Amino acid sequence: MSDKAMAERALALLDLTDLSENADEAGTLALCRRATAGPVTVAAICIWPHFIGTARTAFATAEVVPRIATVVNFPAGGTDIATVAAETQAALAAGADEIDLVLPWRALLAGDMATAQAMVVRIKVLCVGKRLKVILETGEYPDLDAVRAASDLAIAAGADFIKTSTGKTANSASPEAARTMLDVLKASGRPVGLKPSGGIRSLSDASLYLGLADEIMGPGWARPETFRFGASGLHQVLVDVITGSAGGTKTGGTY
Ligand SMILES: O=C[C@H](O)COP(=O)(O)O
Repeated sequence: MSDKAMAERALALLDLTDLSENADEAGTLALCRRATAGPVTVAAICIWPHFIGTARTAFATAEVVPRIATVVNFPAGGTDIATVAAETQAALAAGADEIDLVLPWRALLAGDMATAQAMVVRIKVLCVGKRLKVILETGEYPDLDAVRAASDLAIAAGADFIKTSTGKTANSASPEAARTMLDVLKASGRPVGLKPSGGIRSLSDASLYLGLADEIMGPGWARPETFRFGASGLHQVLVDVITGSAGGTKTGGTY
């Protein structure tokens, strides 16, 4: 596949993200413009809950409307299920299409499976007709067995997607974690998607993760319903490759 074709493929699978501390209304409006103005409309934008209304208004006249994703229990991944449920209800009422929930991963790693499971189950119940992505924060896990266990738990509790990272910790997405998550979701036999996120900034990165998805799940599996990139810095890189404003390297390593 050419760099241009790969960039077009990745752009259609992008959750164009602004979860920065200095995000504001003007920045959200600019993000919405970028989401729809490029050569390919992105799959979704991913923003703080308090900007959902701004984005909904900005997309009111768009021909192709990207989904609006937002985050709850973000980025810390606390254990207060009632608070996270209230956050989720407010986000859905404001017009969110997709909820990216941070799993209480510290509690889980400490052995508290019940809280992690109960939180996903509780939020899933609220997401009627909406997509629930569960952020595992895999870069903070001691090993791939822990990634496997958290993936299993999230899928069994009702996740529509499992997502690697918040982008707020020292280590984010890795091909090793993504491979493990793909193995788990394939074995589950359920229609669950994968969202590598955090630190994905180049065409080479995107190509590597899509190559893993193609290898494990089969070519054609990775569609916006089953695969997303969560990234704040990838959009312009991909647009530049498509429009010929910049080059990009095509392939990644083998993992
Ligand atoms: O969910 C996506 C991440 O927050 C984005 O992380 P990033 O800023 O490293 O691309």
